[in-house]
Parts: sequence; C-alpha cells; structure tokens
Amino acid sequence: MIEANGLTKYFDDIAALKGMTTRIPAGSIYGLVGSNGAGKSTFLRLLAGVYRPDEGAIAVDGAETYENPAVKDRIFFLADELYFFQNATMDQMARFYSGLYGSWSQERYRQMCVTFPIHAERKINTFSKGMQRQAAIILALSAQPDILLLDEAFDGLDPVIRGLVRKILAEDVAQRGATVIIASHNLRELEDLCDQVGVLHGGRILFQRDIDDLKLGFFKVQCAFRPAKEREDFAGLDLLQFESRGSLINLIARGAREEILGKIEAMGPLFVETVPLTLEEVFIHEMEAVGYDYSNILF
Ligand SMILES: Nc1ncnc2c1ncn2[C@@H]1O[C@H](COP(=O)(O)OP(=O)(O)OP(=O)(O)O)[C@@H](O)[C@H]1O
Repeated sequence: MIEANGLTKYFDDIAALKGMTTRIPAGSIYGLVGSNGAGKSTFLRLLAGVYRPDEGAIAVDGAETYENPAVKDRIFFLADELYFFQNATMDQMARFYSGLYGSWSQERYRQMCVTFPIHAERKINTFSKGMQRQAAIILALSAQPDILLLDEAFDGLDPVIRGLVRKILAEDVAQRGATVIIASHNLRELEDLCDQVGVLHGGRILFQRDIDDLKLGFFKVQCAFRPAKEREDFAGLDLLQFESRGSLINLIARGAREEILGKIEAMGPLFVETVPLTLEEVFIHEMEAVGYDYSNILF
C-alpha cells in the first residue's frame, strides 16, 4: 500500500504539491492524470525517494521513502526524460540494472529482447526516440520491481508497441502482484488499463475513482418514442444529460443498466439501446456533478 498524507513540495515559492493525499493499494494500476505542471512528476519523485517532502509524508507499506534503500530497491522509476550511460548498449545497461535490483530477471530480459523489435547489442544512442523508450521499458520490466513508476511512458511509442506494453503491465500486476503508477496528461491513454484514476490539480488529488465503478454506473441511452417524450417523462431516472430531436432521444443516466433499460422499456419505446460511455465522458460528467469544469483541468 502506498500512502501519501498531506504531501507538500515547494520549489522556491512554487508549490508543486499542496497537501496531496491518496492511497494506492498494492497489486493495482493507478493512473495519475493532470495537465502540464500539475505536479505528477514531483509526486513520482517523492515516491521514488528522490525528493524529501517539505510537509506531510509518503510511505510504502508504512516505510517513508526518502533516502530509504530498502524501499528504493522495490521501486523502478522510469522518468519522462530517459537516461542511459553514454554509448551504452542495451546489454550493458542490463548488466548495470541487474547489479542494482535484486529482483532482476535475466531470463525475462532475454524474452523481452525477442518480444520487442529491438537490437540489444546496438548502442542505444543510435535508436530512434520510440526505440529508446522501448529500451527503457524493457529494462524496467526486467528489473521486476514491486512498484513501477512510469512518467508519460507511452510517449513516442507506436500503437502496436503501446498495446504490447499494456498487455505486459496487466500481466505483471495479475501474476506478480506488482503495483504500477502511470502519470499522463492524457486520460484516453489510461482507459482500459488502470484500476483507479486520480486527477491531480492545484497540487492535490481533486477526484479519484475506481474505473469499474465509474463505467458500471453510467449509461448513454438512445431511444425513440411516438408521440415524442419530454425530459419530465423520464423523472424516474437519474439523468445527467438529456437531448431530444423529434421522436429521437439521447440521454445519459446514472444507475444499473438493467434498471435504466427496464424503466425506459416500460414506457413503450419504438426502440432503445445503450452505448458504453468512454472514460473521458464519465469523467466529464462526474466532475461536473461535483462542481468542477473538466475542460479547465485536463485540457
Ligand atoms: N526541479 C524543479 N525546480 C523548480 N520548479 C520545479 C522543479 N520541478 C518541478 N517544478 C515546478 O513544479 C510544478 C509541478 O511540476 P511537475 O514537473 O511535477 O508537473 P507535471 O504534472 O509532471 O507536468 P508535465 O505534464 O508538464 O510533465 C511546476 O510548476 C514546475 O515548474
């Protein structure tokens, strides 16, 4: 379990984090979204034990992270700016990390070098930007950390490689019970990958939700009635949005799918169908419901 309580970090007079509080259970994938400068990288650096909090605390299984070698050995931090030794090949970097991480798996490293289209014996500085990121991801995955911190990890990866990385991350969580934290300014990137997503804004977690709960709780419905119906006719539903054009109605309702469908079917529609909401649509409506303007926070 990762716990941040009132976590605060200043850079001169800039408060990068201002009393951030969150709990991230072990064995889950947590997406941290926020606009540029929201404090995502600062949070990851505090968790990785690189920075000392100015106020508050951050701990892994009760142990504070700052300059704590026992905790650091369990964490791999893949920063947004990649770092490799000058002129190093993948194999040389692999040797370095194998000495650093007790959990390093040479077997896994060999597999990854086959799975990903990469030349482990070539100098990394001759790789394209996307290939360099692949190299960093292979090294991170081969270290088999308990906690993997990924800062804008998918930047520059093509869709096939993104899919591959997502699959491996999900397997790592399921098989090894690893905890993965992915910071991104792009909510769409986190869809179908994360168990929980937190929105970081103004140095705090503004909004944090379990993805399954979010997706199960909202439905987009298209239906038609003759004669046409008005919003008031749907008073039995918890409506978040309602639009009608002639006999055709598009609405978003909160609740269980069967219950929503049952109520609409009882009204005798010409047809009714439900369409799943994207994660982004759910966030827009959920955040508006608690008084935040999503477009000011994530775009
Ligand atoms: N080393 C530093 N020195 C001074 N200010 C910093 C430093 N690191 C971060 N900041 C400031 O702290 C705030 C949060 O920055 P941070 O890099 O954590 O944001 P971020 O959410 O990761 O942004 P991005 O999506 O652009 O990477 C910003 O205002 C930034 O300018």
